[in-house]
Amino acid sequence: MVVVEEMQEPMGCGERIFVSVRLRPLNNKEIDRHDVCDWECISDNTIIYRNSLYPTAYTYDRVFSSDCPNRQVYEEGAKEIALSVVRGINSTVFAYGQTTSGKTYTMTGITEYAMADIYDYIQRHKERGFILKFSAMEIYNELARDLLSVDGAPLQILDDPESGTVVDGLTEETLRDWNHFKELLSICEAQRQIGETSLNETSSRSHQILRVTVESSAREFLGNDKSSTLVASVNFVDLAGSERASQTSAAGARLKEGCHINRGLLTLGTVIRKLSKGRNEHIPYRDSKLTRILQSSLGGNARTAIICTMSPARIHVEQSRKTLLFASCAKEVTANARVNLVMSDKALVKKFQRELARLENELRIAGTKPTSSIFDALLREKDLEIEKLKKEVAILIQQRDLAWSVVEGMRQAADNESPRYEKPVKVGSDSYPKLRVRDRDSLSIGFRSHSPSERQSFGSEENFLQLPDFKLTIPCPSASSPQMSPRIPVFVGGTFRQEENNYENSEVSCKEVCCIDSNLSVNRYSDSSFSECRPKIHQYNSSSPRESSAISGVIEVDNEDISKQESKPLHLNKNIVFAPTEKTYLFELKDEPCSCRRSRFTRSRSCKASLMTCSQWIEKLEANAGISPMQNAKDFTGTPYNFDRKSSESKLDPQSEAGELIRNESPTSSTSATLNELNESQSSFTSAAGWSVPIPENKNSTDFRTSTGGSEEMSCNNKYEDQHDDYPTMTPTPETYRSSSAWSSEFKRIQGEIIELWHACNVSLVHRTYFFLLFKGDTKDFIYLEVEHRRLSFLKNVFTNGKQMVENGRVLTRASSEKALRRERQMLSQRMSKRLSKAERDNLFLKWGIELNVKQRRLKLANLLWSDCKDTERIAESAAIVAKLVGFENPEKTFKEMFGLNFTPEQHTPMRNKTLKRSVMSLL
Ligand SMILES: Nc1ncnc2c1ncn2[C@@H]1O[C@H](COP(=O)(O)OP(=O)(O)OP(=O)(O)O)[C@@H](O)[C@H]1O
Repeated sequence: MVVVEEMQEPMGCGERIFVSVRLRPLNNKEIDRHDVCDWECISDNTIIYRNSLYPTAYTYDRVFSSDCPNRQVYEEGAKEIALSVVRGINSTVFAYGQTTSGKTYTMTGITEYAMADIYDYIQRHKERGFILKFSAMEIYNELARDLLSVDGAPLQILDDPESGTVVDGLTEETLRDWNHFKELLSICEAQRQIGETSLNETSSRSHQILRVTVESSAREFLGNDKSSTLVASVNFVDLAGSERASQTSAAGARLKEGCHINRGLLTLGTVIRKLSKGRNEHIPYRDSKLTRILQSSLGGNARTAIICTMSPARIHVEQSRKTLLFASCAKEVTANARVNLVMSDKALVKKFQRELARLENELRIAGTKPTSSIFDALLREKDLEIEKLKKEVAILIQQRDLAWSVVEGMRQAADNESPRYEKPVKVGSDSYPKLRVRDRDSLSIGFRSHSPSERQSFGSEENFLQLPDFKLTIPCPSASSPQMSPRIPVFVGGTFRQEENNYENSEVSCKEVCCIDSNLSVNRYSDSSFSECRPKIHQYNSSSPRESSAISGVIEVDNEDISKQESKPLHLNKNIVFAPTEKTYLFELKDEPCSCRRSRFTRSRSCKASLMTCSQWIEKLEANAGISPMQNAKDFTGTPYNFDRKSSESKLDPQSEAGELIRNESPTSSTSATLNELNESQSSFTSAAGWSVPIPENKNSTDFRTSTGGSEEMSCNNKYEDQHDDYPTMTPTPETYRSSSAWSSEFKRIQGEIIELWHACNVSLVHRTYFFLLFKGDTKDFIYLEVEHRRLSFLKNVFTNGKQMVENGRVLTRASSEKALRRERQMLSQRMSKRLSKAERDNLFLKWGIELNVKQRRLKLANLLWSDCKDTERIAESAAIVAKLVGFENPEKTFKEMFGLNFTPEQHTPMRNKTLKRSVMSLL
């Protein structure tokens, strides 16, 4: 147990020592000698000395006349102080005075009354548990002795940092009851050094200190770690006589005693005197054992009461005056009493831990707190940065608005110039697909057809689709369904309007369509038949291009509703344009034979291979370009089409699970028949961009994304080409070409010319990269290629004629474009060290024929990027490297409408924001 000074007792704060004076009556001897009393207690506080010309008055806290009994002295001069002990406050009551003045008489009475009151207090406070301990010592000849021990060995007085002065080895008896206390008092009386002097036959020759320690705890917490205990001691001190040795006719042993007694009392007087002055000077507590032991009672944390006893006899007047002088000094001494709270070890550890944490925190704050000047500088720097960013944002917004207006103008021009293109069929504002997240594992798209009255309100009846209500479910993998892996990527981009669930778009976008796990599907759809149609769903021609998105992947059609329509002829466009209030969705339902599965889906490799996220595609590009990983470069053409080709192959592979699925399932099932019927009834669709794009009627045809790739992919799709002979013959639009392979060749030709024009016009490498990665040969890309080609041709003409062009308020000349391109290459070279690891850089240097010990390797590599217009592999690698350097890693999520309207190289300032959208915006 450790004593902790917990709080200051309000009443003890700066409390002075309570000093009272007690005048004893004349004893028999004095009466016999006809001694007279020259002292008179004129009030409770004042005593006067009459036997002089000028009576002297002495005032104290309390003055007790000779007829005051011990009870009154105790009640009025010591009780309050003594009983502080039960509230956890140390206290001391001691008597000071010359021999025979009545010290022992007074202290005996006070001790007993105090102890009686303590016991009474305990009786009245049953809610607390009390323990009383008693110890007694005397200081005789400057040695401390245990009055409860018979061996008489001197005790060591030690200084304890927590408890103060400690008398080592002092016997401490736990008081059992009052009688036990009285017993112990008797022992002490018997043990105390008493000698006969001329003044007192039983003169106390030592300073006696009786100590009662009171420990108390609330009973409800007794034995609990959280308990705290009040612990305090009250000292009852009976000092030896303060007389001179000569007065007691001391000689021999008594003289020696008197010297030691006087030494202790002299030090006590000095200590009291110094304390009374209140100066911050050295207090000689250690000069005597008495003052050492009583240190806490003298100006320390204890409440103290001093009763100065005096003899009334005239012959003792000098000593009486000295006693009163001592009392006068003592009453000036102040003490700072505190409640002593003792905590259990665990509670104490917690307290110290809290304190330690607080101090550590203070240290940390002190260590990290910047000086005000540094702080201000940082603030200024941040303010400047904010201002700069605000300006950048304003510029970007301006450029974006300009780009929108240009795009809109081009759209309108395209519509006006191409009357053969049909507008998207509007189905109605409330018929757009209901996209919702069914649960954590799937997206669901529902569709409700219009009533005749609704259709009438939109115009011609034949423009409307005869589509039964249906819903599409896109299962998505989630952490809760690991069995859904392997992950099948899907192009889920942009922003979906969600009707019920307020999922963040980003969350939806992150979902990937995957192959359907049999168990999961059975659990979810056990009562339904399903058809795996593998449609591709595209949303485009959004009224707000920012909300454009595309979904592609394996989509389950819950054919329950469709089955209900079997009796009716269904006229479902292969491509259905929904025109909701905010968006238009185009659904391309693929014409593959729909294999009906009654209740189970199996994992399909074809599904796995059919789609590849753009990030994977970029990774593949990077792999081919030697960025990372470095393998599998040989079968990669630099475009994503080869992956689609794989998917096509896989879909037809009879060894694949999907092939097996197709073989095993009945082609005559109602679902399959219904969907085939739906698909065969359509021959063309209207794209959202206003371009009429024919759809092959062959059931096995794939969408353009998968059928208009590179040469390898073209050969893969040769088997379909003969069936596409119903394409209109037109130039230069993709419809001109009777087969996808023909359009693919034309696309390659136009792309090649654009690349050469980029080179000739010093077009930004970032612009080239974006364009190259975004426009890969889809028929819908034609307009962008056309615009790009025309603008580049115009620009080249401007440069060739030595003229200049003003774009976005900037003068663009050949020289300025060359300069800008040089800057851009420098920027890219600088980015190599940030965006590429050393291994990746070294790999690229070697691959591009740059020695590793050559200086300015990065700039050399940057200068080689997009420098060869003929080498398709180098072009693809250049695009991959630039994409990596500028953080353009997801071209499928970029909005093509926003692109390609400005290829001024200066626009490609380093991009702070990595988001694709901003990257593209910076190009505009
Ligand atoms: N107020 C009092 N009323 C009656 N008798 C008293 C009073 N004070 C002291 N006496 C008596 O005076 C005598 C001496 O008292 P006491 O022994 O207490 O003196 P003391 O100061 O302790 O002396 P010493 O220092 O020599 O021990 C005792 O017989 C005691 O009974």
